[in-house]
Amino acid sequence: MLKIIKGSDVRHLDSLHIQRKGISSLLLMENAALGFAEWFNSQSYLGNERVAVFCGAGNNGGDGFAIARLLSKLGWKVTLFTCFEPGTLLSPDAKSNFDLVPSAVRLQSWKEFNPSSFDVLIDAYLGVGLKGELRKEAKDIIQAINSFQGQVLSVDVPSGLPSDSNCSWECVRASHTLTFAFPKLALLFPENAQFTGELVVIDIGIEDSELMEIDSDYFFLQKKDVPNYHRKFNRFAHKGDFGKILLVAGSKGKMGAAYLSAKSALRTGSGLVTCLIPESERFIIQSSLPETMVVFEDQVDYSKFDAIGVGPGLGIDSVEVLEKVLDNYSSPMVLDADALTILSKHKNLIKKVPKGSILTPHLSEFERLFGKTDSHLERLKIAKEFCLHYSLNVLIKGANSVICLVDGRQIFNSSGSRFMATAGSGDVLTGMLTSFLGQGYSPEQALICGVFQHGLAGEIAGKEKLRSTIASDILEAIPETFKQLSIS
Ligand SMILES: NC(=O)C1=CN([C@@H]2O[C@H](COP(=O)(O)OP(=O)(O)OC[C@H]3O[C@@H](n4cnc5c(N)ncnc54)[C@H](OP(=O)(O)O)[C@@H]3O)[C@@H](O)[C@H]2O)[C@@H](O)CC1
Ligand SMILES: Nc1ncnc2c1ncn2[C@@H]1O[C@H](COP(=O)(O)OP(=O)(O)O)[C@@H](O)[C@H]1O
Ligand SMILES: [K+]
Repeated sequence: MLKIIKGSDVRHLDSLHIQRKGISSLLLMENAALGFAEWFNSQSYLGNERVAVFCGAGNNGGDGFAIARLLSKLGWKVTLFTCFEPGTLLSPDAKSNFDLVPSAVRLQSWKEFNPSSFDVLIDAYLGVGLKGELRKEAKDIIQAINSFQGQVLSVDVPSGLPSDSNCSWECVRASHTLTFAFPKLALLFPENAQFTGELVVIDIGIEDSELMEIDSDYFFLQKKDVPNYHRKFNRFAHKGDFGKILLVAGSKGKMGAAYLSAKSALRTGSGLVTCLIPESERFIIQSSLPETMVVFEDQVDYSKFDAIGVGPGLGIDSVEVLEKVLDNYSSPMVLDADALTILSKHKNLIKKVPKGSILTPHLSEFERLFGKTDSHLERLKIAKEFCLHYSLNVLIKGANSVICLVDGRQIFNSSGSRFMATAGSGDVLTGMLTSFLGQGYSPEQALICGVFQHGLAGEIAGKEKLRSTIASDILEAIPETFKQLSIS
């Protein structure tokens, strides 16, 4: 899994890599530029498009000089805009690449930029080397870049954005950010989505093991990581091996939530799924989902289940229902939706939640539980303290959901799409997480597999249905996620 390190540690990472692989820093810059140019070429830009490349005096600018050279060689009409005064000392690698810029590339000062003369803009002005507050001339340059109406592709980070924190000033508003080796932390904050645009991670040959040598509690989960977290079942496996789970979900008028989470659990591979629902509502589940069983509050033996998920559609008045589950079950469980709202109103119940359990708040539920927050960085800090203190896992849901583990590690998910912002998609996730717990996955394994595959199912459904995607489409895409990951 990729580690997300601080921007200020990138130099250290470079030198580690350079020592290990025996390559020069200039070659690393060339790899970065090649990765960018390859991605650029794979997009459906027209061959005659006019490309503006804004370059600073540091290594981010160095990437820009190399990109200008590569794109010019590939036949694009490139104009390079220097964002520094004549005579400025360039970083050594930037200087080497500046000297290699071919004569086919026009050179101009950023002050001569005319937005209407270009079709695409590449922003290689400032990268992770930004220090302190943005200076006046930088603000003017960023304003000039933002006056451009076409696509803006930022190199490594949108210029002006600090790599690991928020800022109070205007940054480049990119349509895409192509970041090198690992996503910089600030690119994953919802408040910076307006600057980052779509995020693409470019592999420049730095290995996960090299990143691991640098201290950080943040990680980035990608598709290639997931299969290793899955349990393998042999050919003698029987339905008992796939777990018996209980979903405490649904109430009058909200039985759809129980249906969605139960069906998702079945699609995720649970052997036996039981729903604890109000007796009056039993016909809905029994006729719509014959594969599940139902039980009612006075007859349930909690201890016979391998995992329990509580909350979807439960109703925020079901305090006693939740309390009973907490009093009668001691293994890790999943708490979502109304169960979280109840916990936020009855904080005394938190200490009864079994250690290792998973709480899955979206941003409003997070604030209900922990109070108002001003930034994602603040949320991460609060979640970390909570996880360490109570030995609980928290999933902060949204784009790039963050898996906050009991030991303080925080893993950003890379799968998902905005088409998942639809009623019931969280219920699908609860079903998936509970299912994996029931199949004997540890909470960490369940979170990694469940959160990634839920996002992947959303991507698959969204590709077909775009904004018409509904939660049922996401759950029906679960089988395809197993197929794509080669998990049988
Ligand atoms: N392993 C990797 O990931 C690889 C990373 N690589 C690339 O290196 C980049 C990092 O390069 P870097 O360290 O040279 O810094 P960079 O971002 O160009 O910034 C320095 C410039 O910013 C300026 N400046 C600073 N603060 C400012 C302020 N407040 N307001 C205004 N200006 C300010 C500063 O000016 P100065 O203060 O020196 O006058 C100087 O000109 C990284 O993002 C990636 O693109 C790849 O090439 C290879 C592999
Ligand atoms: N823009 C987005 N990009 C990626 N995933 C998203 C986005 N919006 C929502 N999701 C995902 O969809 C799910 C929504 O869950 P939740 O808000 O609990 O929905 P509901 O309460 O309607 O079931 C979460 O897993 C979340 O991560
Ligand atoms: K940049």
